[in-house]
Amino acid sequence: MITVTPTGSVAEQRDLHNLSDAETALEIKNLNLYYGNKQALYNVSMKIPKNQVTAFIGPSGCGKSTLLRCVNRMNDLVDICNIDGEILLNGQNIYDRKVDVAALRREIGMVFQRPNPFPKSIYENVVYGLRLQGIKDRRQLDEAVERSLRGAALWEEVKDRLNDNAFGLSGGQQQRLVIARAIAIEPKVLLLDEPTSALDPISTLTIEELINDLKSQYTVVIVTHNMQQAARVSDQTAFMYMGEMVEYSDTNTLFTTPTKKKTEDYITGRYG
Ligand SMILES: Nc1ncnc2c1ncn2[C@@H]1O[C@H](COP(=O)(O)OP(=O)(O)OP(=O)(O)O)[C@@H](O)[C@H]1O
Repeated sequence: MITVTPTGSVAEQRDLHNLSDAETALEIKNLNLYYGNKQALYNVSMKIPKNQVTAFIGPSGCGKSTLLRCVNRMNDLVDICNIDGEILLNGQNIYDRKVDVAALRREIGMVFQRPNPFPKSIYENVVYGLRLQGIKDRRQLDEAVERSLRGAALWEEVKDRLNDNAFGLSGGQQQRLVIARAIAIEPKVLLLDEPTSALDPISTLTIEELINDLKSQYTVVIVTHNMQQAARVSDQTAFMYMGEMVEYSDTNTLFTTPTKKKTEDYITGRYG
């Protein structure tokens, strides 16, 4: 079906839309989203490959964060938000009535723009989700703490002060702690919403290296307003404009030979 969008273009089949089920972590199908009367996403369809980093880029207000928040149903918390379309995880629509949203969020973890550790020790931050699952065995928790902090490239810096309050860490360390907290419960997908925008350049570099390491175990989806960051960390990039997914292709192609004028205008800095 052809849907008229604000920018007048029509979704087209791309190779990334033809991934096999085995290669696909998530499939977004004909997703429309409304905040009250205002439509914020227009007929978005895409397949997000497993164990790769996919970036959403585009000018402020184009719907990047809205789309990301659809993937773990964070928009359910917004009363005026209505969605039609599907998002398939392992072939199952996450918007199906019988889906347990808490269980879904264990499979799809999320990290936000500002580091948001809990006012607890480093250790308790990491095991938070495991304790919610009722895990009490100390050895199991200790192992999860080490595994997760190593996975988030933070272990060496904090292994001797696991009982210190998380607020004593730097902003960049706090963000890696939040990533450790997210991976402690072994999700399949990690959603990162502008994870470095509150961080200094050195911490940003550390997180970018970490993102590259994380994809061996997780499917990573990142929203960034920073095109250089998208070019550095992602395998494929989706360019959004006014709620529409204008172009989605492997990152190198999108930045070097975009097929749409709007993408080209954006990546060459003509707007946004
Ligand atoms: N909770 C909400 N209620 C009403 N409108 C919203 C809400 N959240 C987002 N919007 C609107 O939806 C549109 C898309 O917003 P969104 O935050 O997804 O964009 P974005 O591309 O992530 O922008 P930015 O880069 O500035 O964060 C905007 O017009 C925004 O004003």
